[in-house]
Amino acid sequence: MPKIIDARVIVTCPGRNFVTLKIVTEDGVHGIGDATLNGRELAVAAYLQEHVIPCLIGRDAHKIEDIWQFLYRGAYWRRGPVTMSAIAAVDVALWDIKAKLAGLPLYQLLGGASRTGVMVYGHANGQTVDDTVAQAIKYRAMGYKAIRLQTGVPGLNSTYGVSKDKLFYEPADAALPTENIWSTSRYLPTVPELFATARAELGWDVHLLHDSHHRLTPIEAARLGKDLEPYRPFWLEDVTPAENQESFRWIRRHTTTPLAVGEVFNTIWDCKQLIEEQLIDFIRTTIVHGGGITHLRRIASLADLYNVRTGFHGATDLSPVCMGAALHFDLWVPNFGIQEYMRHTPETDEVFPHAYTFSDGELHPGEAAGHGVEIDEDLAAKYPYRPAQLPVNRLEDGSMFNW
Ligand SMILES: O=C(O)C(=O)C[C@H](O)[C@H](O)CO
Ligand SMILES: [Mg+2]
Repeated sequence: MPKIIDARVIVTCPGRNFVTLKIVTEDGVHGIGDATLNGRELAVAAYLQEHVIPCLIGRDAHKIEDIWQFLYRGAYWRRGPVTMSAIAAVDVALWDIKAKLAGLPLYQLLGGASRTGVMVYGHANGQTVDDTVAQAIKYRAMGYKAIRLQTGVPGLNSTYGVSKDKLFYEPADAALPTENIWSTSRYLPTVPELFATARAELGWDVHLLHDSHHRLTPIEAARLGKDLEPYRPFWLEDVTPAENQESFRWIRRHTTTPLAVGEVFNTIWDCKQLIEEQLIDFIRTTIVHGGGITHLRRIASLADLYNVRTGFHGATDLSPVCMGAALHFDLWVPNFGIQEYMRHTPETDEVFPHAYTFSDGELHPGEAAGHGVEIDEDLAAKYPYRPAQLPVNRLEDGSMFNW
């Protein structure tokens, strides 16, 4: 058996923080998994270091399911982003090892390729509607078939999804949370205007997406969904905080705009009601925050029964290791929808050399054995951890709100 003899946590900050788990077997094969939880990185690092790694040493790296169950059931305190990100890191590292030992790209172990490439969406954003649409035109020229549109809201100091740089957006910008101001009444009219202008300029041969980032009430979400219907969005994401999943019954009754939810979910239990009641169209929970490939397979299979497709989260805080694993999953999963793709900085790409490639609006995981992503530990050591937290929102009267 490929016995696990070493496991270590690598924390690095090549432009942003990443937590990576490396597992090494007796015969010298290693695998890596992403354990990054944006703004709470060291909690997962400590969970792995103190509580998980000691349980791994001496185990058979081939027993992925048994180790998953051991860590999930064995913690007694189930679920939650810290626990599930730690389990995901172990799971992905073990799948990486298994595929390397088999000499196959990981997607072959999952069942083989179901498609030739993975359609991704890029991120066009700007302070104004015209800036955003100008960016979208550039994305189209780069070959993207799907583009998320986010625009600044007049009167607000900062808006979710609007970056200083255009290819990536990094909200965890300070050691203590930056305070932003939010106003739903200022925001709501901007999105239909954005989509109307985008359709007029870009035409209909491109998918357009938008993220409301958990900020609306169900009835506001229903209104936005209806207002966007004439522009046929691919999806409207995270319209309300999804803790109360019954909210989506209200939204569904009012609009045919497709809905995507789940980037902050961690287990199948978070997804269950939304999927079984067919309240959403796309499930966004991805590998690192959803317990790894082993658990995501269960979520995707449940979703398939109800015509819900995958649409994995892929912002920059999901490391290239998560992206690599997600792309193998995407290439295989029968009910694939789309994959989010926000480019990492060149520093990050250097620390994490990877086999995946972009061409013509699609990513492909590559044919390297394993998931095809490595970590250059010497280079990683040159970028020490920097405290960085996500922002918070207040309403204009000072009340705390959702970010
Ligand atoms: O990419 C998205 O859809 C997001 O909502 C990005 C999140 O704000 C980000 O990953 C938080 O860490
Ligand atoms: Mg989102």
